[in-house]
Amino acid sequence: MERKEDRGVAVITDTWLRKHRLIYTGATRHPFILAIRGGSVDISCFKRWLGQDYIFVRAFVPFLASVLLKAWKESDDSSDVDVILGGLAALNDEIAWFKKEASKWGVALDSVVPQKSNLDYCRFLESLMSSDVSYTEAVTAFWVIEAVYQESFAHCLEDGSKTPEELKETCQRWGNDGFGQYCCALKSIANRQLEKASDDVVAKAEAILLSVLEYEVDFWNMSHGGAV
Ligand SMILES: Cc1ncc(CO)c(N)n1
Repeated sequence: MERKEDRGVAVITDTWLRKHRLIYTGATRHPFILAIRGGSVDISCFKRWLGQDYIFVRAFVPFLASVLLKAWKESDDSSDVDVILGGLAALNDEIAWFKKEASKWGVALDSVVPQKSNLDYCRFLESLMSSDVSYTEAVTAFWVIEAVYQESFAHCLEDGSKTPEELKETCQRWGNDGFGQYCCALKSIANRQLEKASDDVVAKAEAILLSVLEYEVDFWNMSHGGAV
């Protein structure tokens, strides 16, 4: 298929990423990720992130289910449902993986207390589950949420990275090529929806993208401990 870029037509999501490059880089090249990549990460930070992310991922399940429902109702392309269903299936594996990884590091998932940034982010996800939020807005959020992790962890696996051996599996989880292709599929869905959306919906989706990036930065910040 001919790509929009090849015809010199601007793709909305690419325009946004250029426009908001600073905050995007803040989310995908956070000091926590750079510390993993550089091999200097403090394992207690990693464990803190692991416990908090498990809580987030559990809240991500109903969010994804709401996106699936919206795709089924609002999308003209039935393959969207297949892509999102694949994401839900992967989340099922991911939850099992968190339990295994947590036991490996001695993190008791049941007693992890969600920190404020996590609760705020989960509440934001919940607000996006409302039926007042269009499929276009919800799928834009979904794409950005996944893309930040994909870009962050793929960076830890690039040539020249010094990621500790025991953290490579975590980085592979989101940094592998299959996950990269899945993010590309989500991005094209978002673009296709945005192309035909009203200016009002496009503006709301851009605001959602910015909010997601801010929540992601705050989420990585929790790994330092400090602010609760
Ligand atoms: C905070 C956060 N953002 C994105 C993802 C990707 O699924 C995740 N697991 N956690």
